[in-house]
Amino acid sequence: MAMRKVVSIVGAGNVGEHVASLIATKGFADIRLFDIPRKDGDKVFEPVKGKALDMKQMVAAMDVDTKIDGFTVTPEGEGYEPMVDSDIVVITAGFPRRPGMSREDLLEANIRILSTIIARVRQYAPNSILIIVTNPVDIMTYAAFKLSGFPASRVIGMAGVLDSARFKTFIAEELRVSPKDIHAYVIGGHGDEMVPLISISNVGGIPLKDLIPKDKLSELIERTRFGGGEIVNLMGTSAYYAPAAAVVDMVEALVTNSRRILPCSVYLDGEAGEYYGVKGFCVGVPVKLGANGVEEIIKVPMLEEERQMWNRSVESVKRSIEIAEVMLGEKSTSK
Ligand SMILES: NC(=O)C1=CN([C@@H]2O[C@H](COP(=O)(O)OP(=O)(O)OC[C@H]3O[C@@H](n4cnc5c(N)ncnc54)[C@H](O)[C@@H]3O)[C@@H](O)[C@H]2O)C=CC1
Ligand SMILES: O=C([O-])CC(=O)C(=O)O
Repeated sequence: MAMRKVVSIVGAGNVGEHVASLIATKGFADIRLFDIPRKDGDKVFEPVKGKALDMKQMVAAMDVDTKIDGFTVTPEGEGYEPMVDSDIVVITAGFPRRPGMSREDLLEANIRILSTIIARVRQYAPNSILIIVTNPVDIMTYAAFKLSGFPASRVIGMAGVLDSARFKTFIAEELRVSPKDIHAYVIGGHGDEMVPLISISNVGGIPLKDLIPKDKLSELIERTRFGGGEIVNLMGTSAYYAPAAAVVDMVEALVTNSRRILPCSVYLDGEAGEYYGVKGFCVGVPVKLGANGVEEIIKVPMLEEERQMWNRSVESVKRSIEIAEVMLGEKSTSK
């Protein structure tokens, strides 16, 4: 009998706890949550244990059989033993941005947190598939790929599913149709230069460009590109309902071996890298997700203007990768 898959989630903050809660209610895998303690004066709280217990009672109330456990870890990397043999590890640990910040502003603080966690993943779940959420996500995915030594097919960044969902939301509102009937892909880096692929986006099979006038479409693209920032400005911290749902889409595709085509940030090199003009770093492209992770990188056709947008997006990711390289170099020389 096949064992139930185990999904470990490191970082049970806004995104992590919603990923856990969605998987728990869907019931397709068991969950182990990891987070650090919270100090309040002399008192030390263990929110991760409380959240897991609360979710356990939630699934009991819903008659769903999902096993959920929470574990307190230290920032230095102690307490990760229960991660052992996890099939998938989702990393959402780290700082979210506040109004006025860019995702790149989080790089230095979050790469430190990530490197400790990756060392533990290597130790306890060396055969797992990693899903990276922590921002700046393309750079963190690249860092996770480098630090883990995992094959590129097992290190996947979440962004494109979220960005595409945002684009679909705005199109659905504009055309007053169900988002279910919209196919819209957003690829490139998870930043202001991301690339909505208008030429292959459609609503009920009808090309998007035939349904929405150019000016309006440009407005929707702009709103998608700054979709994360719009929410940061409203909430004072970043989004989590849609990001969590996007992660769960990816996890479900892996667990059920569904071979869905989803835009994800992956390491590009070789033939696919040549097609996309990327040599040795991570950017969002459509991929086929199955039981073994990334089973295929899809070479999506682009119009000339989309290719130009793509090149700009890639350049901006590349600049941050160069900064991260220095930090990663420092990490390996200070080991
Ligand atoms: N890729 C994407 O599209 C998205 C990325 N994000 C990113 O995800 C990350 C998490 O966002 P939120 O959940 O909103 O933040 P949050 O602050 O609510 O949660 C982060 C959690 O990480 C934990 N943490 C911090 N250091 C840790 C360590 N050393 N070990 C284990 N846990 C640790 C914190 O205690 C906290 O519970 C941020 O970097 C954010 O920018 C958020 C939304 C979308
Ligand atoms: O905006 C942020 O910082 C979080 C994120 O990546 C998003 O919601 O797109």
